[in-house]
Amino acid sequence: MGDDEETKTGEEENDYIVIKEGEAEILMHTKNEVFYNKTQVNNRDMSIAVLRTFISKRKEEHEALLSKRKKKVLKVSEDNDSGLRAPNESTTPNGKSNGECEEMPLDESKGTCEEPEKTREHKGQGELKPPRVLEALSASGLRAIRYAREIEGIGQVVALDNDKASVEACRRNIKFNGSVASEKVESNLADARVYMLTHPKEFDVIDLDPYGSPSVFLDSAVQSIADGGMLMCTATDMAVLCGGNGEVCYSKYGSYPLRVKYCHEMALRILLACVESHANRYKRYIVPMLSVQMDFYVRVFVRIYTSASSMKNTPLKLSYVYQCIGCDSFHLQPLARTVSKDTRVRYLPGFGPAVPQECSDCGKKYNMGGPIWSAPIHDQDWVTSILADVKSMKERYPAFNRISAVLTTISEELPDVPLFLSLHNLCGTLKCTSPSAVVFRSAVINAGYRISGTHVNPLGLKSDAPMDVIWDIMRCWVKNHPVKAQPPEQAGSVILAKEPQLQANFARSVASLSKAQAKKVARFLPNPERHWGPKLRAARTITSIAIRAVS
Ligand SMILES: C[S@@+](CC[C@H](N)C(=O)[O-])C[C@H]1O[C@@H](n2cnc3c(N)ncnc32)[C@H](O)[C@@H]1O
Ligand SMILES: [Zn+2]
Repeated sequence: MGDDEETKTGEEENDYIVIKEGEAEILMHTKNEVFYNKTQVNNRDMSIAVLRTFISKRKEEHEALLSKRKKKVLKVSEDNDSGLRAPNESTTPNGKSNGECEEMPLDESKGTCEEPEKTREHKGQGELKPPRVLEALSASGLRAIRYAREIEGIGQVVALDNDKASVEACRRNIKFNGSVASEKVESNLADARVYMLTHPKEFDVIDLDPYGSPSVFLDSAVQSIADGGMLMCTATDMAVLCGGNGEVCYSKYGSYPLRVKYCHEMALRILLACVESHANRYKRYIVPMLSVQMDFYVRVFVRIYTSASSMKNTPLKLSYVYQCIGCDSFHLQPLARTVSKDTRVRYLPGFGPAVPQECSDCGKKYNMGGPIWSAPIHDQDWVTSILADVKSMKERYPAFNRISAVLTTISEELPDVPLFLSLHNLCGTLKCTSPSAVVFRSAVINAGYRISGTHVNPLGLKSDAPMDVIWDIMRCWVKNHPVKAQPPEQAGSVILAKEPQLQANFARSVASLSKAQAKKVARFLPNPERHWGPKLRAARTITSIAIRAVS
């Protein structure tokens, strides 16, 4: 926790303390009228790291686009010179032939190709303006001020709050942080939803960091982001997203959660599916860059593009989840599939059901959850860049140890395997002793499948091995490590009553250690202090009941 410190101010020293995080210093009233949670330093540091990568990638994309355009112009003039262009041939303002629709990564593609729109960035001038950021729920302004002071190449940062005391505090803090903050950060008293709706496609980055669920802000946020822009969105209502109240989750996010070991990854995927569904209403779609579960919340970083044709792929990226109620088996069923004929692709409903009425491993029924986002949740190229950037300026991240550990684990996750198994749970079902993670990983690799950890759970294992292979490996393990007889109707007894089809090989495989483990790099760190969790809304009295509710 590096340089995080608190000191009293000179003038009104009985009323305020100064809180320092990164390069920002904020004045916090001793009555705590405005929301501030020290724990969120991880969240703010991770966001700064992602924003730095966003700025450099956006620049690279812009340069690539310019050189592509230059080549195109050269080609057109060559064609014109040689008289190749037909006299009636027409092009749309973005240079595409009529009817052709291309996804564009930058402001260039604002509006669908069906509805070309004027852009904030003047088309054709080749100038890339610094990204404009909206911190829609800003409280003290700490985050907005950190963005402005710490991120090179950032543009204007607009900080909103609908609470008067927060806006006053934010303005005070902007002044307190000197000229860069005063030039770059602007604070407005506004309802974020109204503001975003009335500023369509204006921001290159929108940060949503609400109390609890972001669901009410998503519809306006996806409309206020420029094409190729990024939405950074936190959800702290983990009890809802993890299945404590399935019906509440459905009403907020449009998906059913499941109360299982992988519920935190499922929470990330429910949030992504929800953002996508809001984006789709406006012919837009998301591309996840990084999705993290840290501390007591999930946070997703997604880019947003407009393309009616690409949007057709959305149902291919969503799946229902069938989770057996007796054992650890789960199966995914995509909402749709495609069939290719000649050069045409047809979109059809997914085949189903993906599972029989009763679990083929233990005979019990399934619960059905979702739909969840089942496509990749990170862009591994971005993850590598973010991690490299973080390591190159270690001293500028107060939460360096934590965020680099999370990013390292994410960089090793199997990108195409949604959800994960828990070795502890598999052994719990069979009532057997547990093989070590290395031994289990080796057996999966020796059977010809891939396996990795997950940043969400130190004991979680992602694998593309089908459930029957996983159970066969466990059956072989139990043959060498026998268990006491259990009642025959129990899931574990039903599973063990079957002979394995596969002879598991537990010989240690070279690839069984993750790179981080092999290099002894920390992947999961304990909380730095007690009560490292969510904070109540500002100015609320903390009672023992409230403490129980948040812990
Ligand atoms: C969790 S705090 C934000 C913390 C801040 N982003 C940080 O990093 O310290 C949520 C803030 O959202 C504000 N808020 C809630 N609903 C809002 C709305 N509809 N429009 C604008 N602000 C809102 C609250 O007043 C509160 O200050
Ligand atoms: Zn089962």
